[in-house]
Amino acid sequence: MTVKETDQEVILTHPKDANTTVTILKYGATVYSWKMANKEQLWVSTAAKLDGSKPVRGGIPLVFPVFGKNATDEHLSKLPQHGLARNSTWEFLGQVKNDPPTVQFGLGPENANPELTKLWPMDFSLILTVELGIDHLKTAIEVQNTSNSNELKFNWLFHTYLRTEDIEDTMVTNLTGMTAYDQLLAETYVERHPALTFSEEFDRIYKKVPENRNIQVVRHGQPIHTLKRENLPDTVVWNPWIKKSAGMADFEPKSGFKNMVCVEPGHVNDFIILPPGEKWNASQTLYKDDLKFQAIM
Ligand SMILES: O=P(O)(O)OC[C@H]1O[C@H](O)[C@H](O)[C@@H](O)[C@@H]1O
Repeated sequence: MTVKETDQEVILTHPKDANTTVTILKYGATVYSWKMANKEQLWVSTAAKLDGSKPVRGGIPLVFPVFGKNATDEHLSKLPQHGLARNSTWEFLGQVKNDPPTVQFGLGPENANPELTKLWPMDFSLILTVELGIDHLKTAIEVQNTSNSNELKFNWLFHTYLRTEDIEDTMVTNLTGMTAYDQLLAETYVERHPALTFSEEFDRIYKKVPENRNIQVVRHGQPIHTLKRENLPDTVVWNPWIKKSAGMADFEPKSGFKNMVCVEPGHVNDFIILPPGEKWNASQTLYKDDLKFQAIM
């Protein structure tokens, strides 16, 4: 069996390697484990709530329809930080392909968190597709505006927590030359560093990153993760470091910031405005590649 469903989760196993698996919690349709040849690729807090009481701290939480906390939009401003997709239980729609094993999850106003759809009463339909390759994990999203008359205004983001052995000797590359909004300094500038390194809290939105830039997480000269994006122009890079992780009750162990970096492809710099009836698609693929240094143009 390549796909196993329980009450809480769905587990995919690759037919060519029983140690290559992905586990998706129905709550948030959150990928919270991805193993390649038995090696975990994602970071998840040991205090993460997997019981639906709180979004999962780790894995790949889904951010929709708003990134961060909105202050101005009549409806979006009522939603909590990062919206409602990560705090709703999605419907498992089943397996759509055998090899590579591929499954889908759905969310709409009928099954989304009712406390939150009250605050954001929009017509929408989301389909998340998760594909487990022998050497990759692809997550793809389709958003449909199911209203006959109103536009749908939203952000999308895959809040991907990537695992690393030691953040202090980890670099994130191929964002050189991009415009960055530093959320800690509230300043915008052009990123001049040939690679991002980490020695304190880090929280930046890189805007309009061309699709041919494949962001890499590099350790000891070896790329440990490579990220391909479709229709996701912005990328958030985040590490909470010591003080911020100390303040998060569900972030454990407290030294866990050393073993993770969030590289989060999304459309967050502005909103997508989807006309009635229309669909919008995007995806992220995590895979392994050789070191490809895409220097400043
Ligand atoms: O604690 P959460 O709501 O999951 O947010 C975690 C983080 O998400 C993103 O990376 C934002 O850029 C950060 O500012 C935020 O702290």
